[in-house]
Amino acid sequence: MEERLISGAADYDDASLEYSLRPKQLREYIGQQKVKENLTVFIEAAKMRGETLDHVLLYGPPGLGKTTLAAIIANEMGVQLRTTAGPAIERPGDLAAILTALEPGDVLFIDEIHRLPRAVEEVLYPAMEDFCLDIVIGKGPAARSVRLDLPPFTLVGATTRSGALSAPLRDRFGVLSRLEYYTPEELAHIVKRTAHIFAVEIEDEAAWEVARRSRGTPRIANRLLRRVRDFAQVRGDGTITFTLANEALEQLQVDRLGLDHLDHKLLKSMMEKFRGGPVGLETIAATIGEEAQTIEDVYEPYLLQIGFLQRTPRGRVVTPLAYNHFGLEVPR
Ligand SMILES: Nc1ncnc2c1ncn2[C@@H]1O[C@H](COP(=O)(O)OP(=O)(O)OP(=O)(O)O)[C@@H](O)[C@H]1O
Repeated sequence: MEERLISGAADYDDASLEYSLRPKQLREYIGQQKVKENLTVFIEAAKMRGETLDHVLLYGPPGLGKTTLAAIIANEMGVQLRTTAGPAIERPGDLAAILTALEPGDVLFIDEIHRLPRAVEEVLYPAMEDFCLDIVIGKGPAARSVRLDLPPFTLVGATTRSGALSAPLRDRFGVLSRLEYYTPEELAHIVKRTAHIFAVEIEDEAAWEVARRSRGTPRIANRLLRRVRDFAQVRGDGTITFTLANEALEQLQVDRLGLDHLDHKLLKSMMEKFRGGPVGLETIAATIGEEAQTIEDVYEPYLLQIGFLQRTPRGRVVTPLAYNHFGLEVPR
């Protein structure tokens, strides 16, 4: 898949910078009001009872702040955060090693939890429910099962595809929180906060312009801000003005709604070759030379969110809104 400036997935630069940009407390965490309000109550209540927080499942598109929230939960509970990811835990023994090394109350964050192998998932059930592990030792007729007690812990699972999670696993989470795309106002706030951490001046209108083109995603907002900052340094005096931000974003080929050349390619080929649809996913995939799964997971969510695409039983349809965006007539 082609590298995209407006991809929600983390690239190398994001990963190395994100740690310093992460808010540490819930009140510093911008947006996601509902999720924040609920978590505030649950954390407070668990602390009052002197118990661990119930297991939390965070789901939503990449780059919306799931890892950040997991770290905030640990911080607010005053415990340590242990981080791992579904694909990194290959065997039940790997999970057992992680679980037995936890301190009482710790938060274990499993990113991409929908990618845990089945056999590992089964070890997780009793661990989540009763804080114990059932381990089989020995082989053949001598084999027996031993129950091992674990310290109480909070599992925070993150997934971009809640539908891909098995029902028994999903049912074991007490708190299910869906993260939504951020509004431009919230993103402008995040952009200004990040600019402050970078110690660069940014005009309000410039922050707003970056926000508008960030596809509702803080990770993209922070990434665009870094590129715009480069332009401001080289072409201006370092201050990010509205004019400079606009020029930089045009140069980077991210349009006023945060669409890049690949979104344009997808929409235009649907408009030009199929009169806007309905077109089946597989056909679109073949036309633009991309995998159907990538279109579904990466391209579509934002295009659906802004109302440029619709899913119908007969396939995908481009909406009049998208035609307007490209200054084209809607076919009869
Ligand atoms: N609510 C927020 N307020 C301020 N900054 C945020 C917020 N949410 C996310 N960010 C910033 O956006 C970046 C991406 O966040 P994070 O790594 O938590 O995303 P994620 O949802 O875990 O992504 P992925 O699922 O791809 O791992 C981080 O640099 C973080 O500082």
